[in-house]
Amino acid sequence: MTKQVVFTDAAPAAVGPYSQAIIASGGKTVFLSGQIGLEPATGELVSENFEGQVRQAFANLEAVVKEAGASLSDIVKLTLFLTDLSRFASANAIMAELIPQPFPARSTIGVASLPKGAQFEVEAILNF
Ligand SMILES: CC(=[NH2+])C(=O)[O-]
Repeated sequence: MTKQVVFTDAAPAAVGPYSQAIIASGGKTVFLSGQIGLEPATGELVSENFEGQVRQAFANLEAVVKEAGASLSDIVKLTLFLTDLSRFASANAIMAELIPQPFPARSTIGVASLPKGAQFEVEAILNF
């Protein structure tokens, strides 16, 4: 599949590690459910700590991505859900560390609450 970054000065530059748009063509498209920071072995949140939950949620996402036969570089769209948008910079830093460039398209949404009392959820669309 091909993954082409779309960028225009006529729209705002990204305020985090994402692209304005990605053109994905060919191959398979996979829609992943949201992941929160649950430990697979216990089904409980890994930590009360925001950063710990973000890292576990991305680890869970990567496990499903790999099971689908893909890699994190095949993500074309991410959606982040945060119960506290004051943690936006922290989520950006962890995502920039974990997700390879070119960054996928992304939306980030502040929400009142998430399942299991989680502080962070991430969902993805793959094309590979
Ligand atoms: C602004 C936006 N699209 C994001 O994900 O941070």
